Parts: sequence; C-alpha cells; structure tokens
Amino acid sequence: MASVKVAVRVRPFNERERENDSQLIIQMRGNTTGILNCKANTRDESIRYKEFTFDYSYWSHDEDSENYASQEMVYHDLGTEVVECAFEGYNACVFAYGQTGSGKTFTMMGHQENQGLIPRICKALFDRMSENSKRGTTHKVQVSYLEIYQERVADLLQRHDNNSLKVRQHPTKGPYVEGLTTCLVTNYGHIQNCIDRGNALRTTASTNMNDVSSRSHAIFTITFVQAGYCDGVPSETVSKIHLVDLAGSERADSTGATGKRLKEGAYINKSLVTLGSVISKLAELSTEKK
Ligand SMILES: Nc1ncnc2c1ncn2[C@@H]1O[C@H](COP(=O)(O)OP(=O)(O)OP(=O)(O)O)[C@@H](O)[C@H]1O
Repeated sequence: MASVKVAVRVRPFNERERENDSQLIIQMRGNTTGILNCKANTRDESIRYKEFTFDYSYWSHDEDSENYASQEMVYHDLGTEVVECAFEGYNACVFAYGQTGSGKTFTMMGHQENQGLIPRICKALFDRMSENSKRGTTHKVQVSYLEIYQERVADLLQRHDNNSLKVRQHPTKGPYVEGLTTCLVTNYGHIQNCIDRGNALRTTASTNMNDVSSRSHAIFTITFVQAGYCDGVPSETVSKIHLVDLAGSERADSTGATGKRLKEGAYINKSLVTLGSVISKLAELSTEKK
C-alpha cells in the first residue's frame, strides 16, 4: 500500500463557464491527465500539450460519459483504504487541494443525495464496527471538527466566545488544539449530526468563482479506538483519521474580491503556499532517507 496517493478530478462546467462558452482544456486517459495550454504562442504540440500521471485521474466533467467518475467510485478508490488503515491501527489523512470552485467540498462532503468521502468513510466505519462487535471487539469513536480562518483556529462543534484556540505540541502525542470539543459518537446518525452542525458553522461566502466558497480550511478528525484480545492478552489500538477540506487558492481579479473577501483570499493563498513548502520539505527529507 503506497503511503501517499494523489488523485485529480475534473468537475462539470458551471453556469458561468457555460455562458462564456469556455473551452475544455483537460483530457484524461486512465490515470493520465493532459492539459492544453491554449495561450501558448506556438504550434508545437509538445509545448502546448502536457501530460501528467497520477494514482487516479477522475473524469467527472459530464455525467453522460461512460468514464464518468462518481462519488461512489472516488470513495471506492480512496475512502475504503482509509477505513482499512483505521481498522489495522494506522493513522490516515485525506485532503482536498485546489483552486477555488474546483470541487473540493463536493468531493469531501458532497450533498445529502450525493455524499462525498467524509460521510461515506464514517458510514463504512460504523458498518464494519457493528460486524466486528459480533466477534467481541469493542470500539470508541470520538470526533472533532475545526476550521482555520484567517490563521485562527475555531471549533466547529461548539461556538466559543474566544474564537481562537491555541495549537500546542504534546511531548509524545504531537500537535493538538487546546480546548477543542471532542464528541463521543456511538452511531452513524450521531456522527452525521456533528458533521451537519460543523458545516453550518463553517465560514463560507459568495465570490464570482463560487456561490458557496469555503473561506477557511476545515479539519474533521475521527479518533478510533478498538479494544479486544490479541493472543489472549487485552489490547487497545488507537488510530486517527484526518479529513481535510482546504480553502481554494484564488486570484483576486477572478473572484472579484474586495475588502473582507480580499483579506480572506490573501490569508488563504499565504497558508496554501506555506503548506506547499511543508510538503516539499517533507518529500525532500523522505527522499534523502532513501
Ligand atoms: N464532480 C462534481 N460533480 C458535480 N458538481 C460538482 C462537482 N464538483 C464540484 N461541483 C459543483 O461545483 C461547485 C463548486 O464546488 P465546491 O464548492 O466543491 O468547490 P471548492 O473547491 O470547495 O471551492 P472553494 O475553494 O471556493 O470552497 C458546487 O456547486 C459543486 O456542487
């Protein structure tokens, strides 16, 4: 099982793009994504057209296409492995990264009638737990949900008067957010309630690029404890699943942002650049180790 997997997804045109007769510049074949640079001032196809290979390339541009990648398919490829990891005692993380309006919240959360990765992963966890309970394993599931808005951490499961929680470093457990609400959940309905409550508190706003644009990074964390017997000895396994819906990078001239929206956009871009640097550094370190 690869430790990191990268998937890209193309969404359908939105109304604005249809009205503008926008040109589709993405092609997908298997796990390869091709991008056409129609602004390149050359006829040289090797310059105009570039292909990149990912673990998965999801074609969700038109539902009628036989290659259409549904929420179910994305869950099947990416979500089932997360559930598998959690039951094996590993930590797992999925995050959605991309330009504003590109479909991150749709992929992570989806809609009631077309659910995304987060509700599907939660549902599968509880289904599998009820199977395992029959074999004597007991489980405890806790969730927390936070957003990082303009570099401040806010609890999405309970509004605090002071809406800026502190991030601290625990000597053995690593980073944590002091005072963050954790809810003990015992069934899927309960976890769904937490998700809905958190989504309702999340900071969103309308921009020219997206009517419901997330203005914050959101992290939904599931702490999953399994207790049972291993070779007759009582044992406990703890795993954490972090499901992250990042705010999208944006250009002020495209979003039409001014005032508060512009300031939000600046914070979003700055934090995404920093995240990119962190990921590059980690990748460098892991290459050096090999
Ligand atoms: N695969 C898809 N199929 C159908 N509709 C989609 C798909 N992906 C995105 N959409 C629609 O596109 C719009 C923008 O998507 P979404 O809000 O998920 O973008 P986002 O990347 O989270 O944006 P932001 O960074 O601004 O929050 C929404 O109306 C969403 O329903």
